[in-house]
Amino acid sequence: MFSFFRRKAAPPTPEAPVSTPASPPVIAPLTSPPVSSTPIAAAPPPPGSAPATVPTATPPAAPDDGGGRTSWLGRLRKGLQRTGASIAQVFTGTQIDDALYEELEAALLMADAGVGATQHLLNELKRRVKDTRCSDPQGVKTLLGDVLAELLTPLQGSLTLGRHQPTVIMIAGVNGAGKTTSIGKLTRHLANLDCKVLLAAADTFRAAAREQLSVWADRNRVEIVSQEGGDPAAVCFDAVSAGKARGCDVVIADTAGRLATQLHLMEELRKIQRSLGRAMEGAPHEVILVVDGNTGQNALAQVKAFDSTLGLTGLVVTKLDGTAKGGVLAAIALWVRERMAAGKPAVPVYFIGVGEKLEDLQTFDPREFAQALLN
Ligand SMILES: Nc1nc2c(ncn2[C@@H]2O[C@H](COP(=O)(O)OP(=O)(O)OP(=O)(O)O)[C@@H](O)[C@H]2O)c(=O)[nH]1
Repeated sequence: MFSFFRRKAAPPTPEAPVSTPASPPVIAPLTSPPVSSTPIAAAPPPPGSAPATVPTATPPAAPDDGGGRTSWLGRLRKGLQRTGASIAQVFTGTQIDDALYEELEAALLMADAGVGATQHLLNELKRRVKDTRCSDPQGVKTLLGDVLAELLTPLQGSLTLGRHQPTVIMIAGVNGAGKTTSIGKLTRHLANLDCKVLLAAADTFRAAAREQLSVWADRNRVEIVSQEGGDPAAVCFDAVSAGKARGCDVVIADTAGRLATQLHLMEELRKIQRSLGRAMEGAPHEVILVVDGNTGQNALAQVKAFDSTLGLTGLVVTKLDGTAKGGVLAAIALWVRERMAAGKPAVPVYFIGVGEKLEDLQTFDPREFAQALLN
């Protein structure tokens, strides 16, 4: 069993943790080791071992790993700095009054948090300010960091591999969200860890999309099932059948970008999903939506629409290094909270993208993100 998780204690070296027979091996955080480092052995889980648990509590901020972690966090901070600056401005006065809360409300709305999450944050913050008898605006900012991290906590979750052979992952999203790039980065890390990966190029119409995925497959020396023209569902069926026959650990299907309003293309996604299930019972085991963090509240609309069509199991939020305001994660977190309250499963953010380089795909940590957002 493999599980992507955030390192909680400073390891002595940047190398991947070595598993013991009593505990399942874990895939190293994506910051390290570097591409050329020795992969850990991907031993099978011991018989009868419990599945890896998804962390639910907010872990302490991860330690620096010798520069890599600091540098991507720096990129995240830089990407979110406009939001950080406008929120910081709210706390420069000396009074905690209605004007402060009104300014904060405006700053959160400007940051794409949306009305619901903004109200949730303000109500919770006011309650804490009262409970703690906080009298200093900087103290209120610290409390806001706590409240925000707590709101974001349901978005934390690990992508667990190894329960199925292969684990079948279906990737969806609108055009240009960063699907293929994220698959490429993920594939490299999996390949480095000796996982046998097979890619399915389910965008059968756009030659450039197939080529882009082929480049990633070549670079990572993993197999790819690709077909010009033809039916993407058939490509996916073949890929999973091949993945089973060849003993692959993971099959990742890269689907063509589409808008949720293109109903025939959404129906095509459903067909791909069914075809994966026909090739292997229970597949796809993960249905991951890749969303561009720059799309603001539209990202939440995408999450809802793709979820209602496919039933999402996780998210990747990309481009948080750019002009993203970041608050949309609060809006998505509120939506996840509400669905969990209704008895539905969480939809965690497995990874966030903070750049185009390999190490720029990172696991999501609510507290780190809250700190980066508030700078
Ligand atoms: N800055 C930045 N750029 C990214 C990130 N992720 C992806 N990109 C870039 O976004 C662009 C689109 O990425 P793709 O991976 O081609 O997106 P896609 O969703 O596969 O696109 P379609 O196949 O057209 O639907 C590329 O130029 C990527 O390099 C990120 O986290 N940060």
